[in-house]
Amino acid sequence: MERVRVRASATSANLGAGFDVLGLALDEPYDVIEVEPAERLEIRIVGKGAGSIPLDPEKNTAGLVAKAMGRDVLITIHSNIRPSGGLGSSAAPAAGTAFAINELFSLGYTREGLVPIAAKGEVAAAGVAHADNVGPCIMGGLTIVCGDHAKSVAMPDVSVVAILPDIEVSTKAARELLPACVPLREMVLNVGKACMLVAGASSKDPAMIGRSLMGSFNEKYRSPLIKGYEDVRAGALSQGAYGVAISGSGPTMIALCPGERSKHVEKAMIGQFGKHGISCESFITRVGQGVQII
Ligand SMILES: Nc1ncnc2c1ncn2[C@@H]1O[C@H](COP(=O)(O)OP(=O)(O)OP(=O)(O)O)[C@@H](O)[C@H]1O
Ligand SMILES: N[C@@H](CCO)C(=O)O
Repeated sequence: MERVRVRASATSANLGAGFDVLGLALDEPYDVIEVEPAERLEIRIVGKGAGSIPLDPEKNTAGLVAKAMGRDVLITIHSNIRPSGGLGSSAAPAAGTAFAINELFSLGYTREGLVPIAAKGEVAAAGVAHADNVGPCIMGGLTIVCGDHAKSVAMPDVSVVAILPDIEVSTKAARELLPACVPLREMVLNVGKACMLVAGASSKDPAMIGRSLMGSFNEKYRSPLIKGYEDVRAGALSQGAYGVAISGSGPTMIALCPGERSKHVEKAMIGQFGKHGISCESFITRVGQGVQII
């Protein structure tokens, strides 16, 4: 095989209480990653991140993955996911590269086996090898990561409304905001919410998923970074959203809702950010299937 070309989509990590454990694959937007054998490891970027994402393989999530897999390749990233938005822009090239190298060199990894390898790339972006973006990017659906294991659960058919406010939040800074220890009572509540969320997906109960998205410790510490957070969340709920969460480390907020309510939810959320003087980009998508060869 001379070259492998894959589609690696945006993802929404945490889903509230599932900090560093749960993540959701989105159908769009997605990066296209091309990988071909080369004399030395090299990265090229075109699109949204060109100019701002480092090309040095040691500082690029895709470069660290290729190094971890011991392959000299040319990686071309067609970047379509807003960097530092909370939509897994750093994970998609890492996941896409792991998947493509596995195909190109017939290495025989399963999708689950590729998750911890792709997670090594996240060190370049977040300083730690968290897998809650690369997991869903590779596996699709709602993904649970725990140690070196990753499992995917099919989601009910919900619309995902993503609102990207014009606010800067880096994953590194948002991680530093979190306390090293949480009180037992808070821990119990968070474990309960994360479990209920997975149970809601397994039993195809979007209302249970939505309730479980809200009220996590992650939301408590990070929502102050997002001006207008509570009003935006209330706006979405008033228009029929099942629930709202900070996507990854933010500042994007996602709402899950029935398809027919998605335009109303989007409008309400943008309107509430507007009242706080904040402009936004937005999109509506569905749950994604995981990285694919194209
Ligand atoms: N291949 C890459 N693609 C995108 N960003 C990268 C890549 N390699 C390194 N980075 C760096 O990662 C940072 C963006 O990652 P960060 O984790 O902060 O945001 P995100 O992935 O968009 O959001 P989140 O992880 O919260 O979903 C930027 O500083 C960017 O330069
Ligand atoms: N779980 C990570 C996701 C970052 O995309 C965090 O919230 O820091």
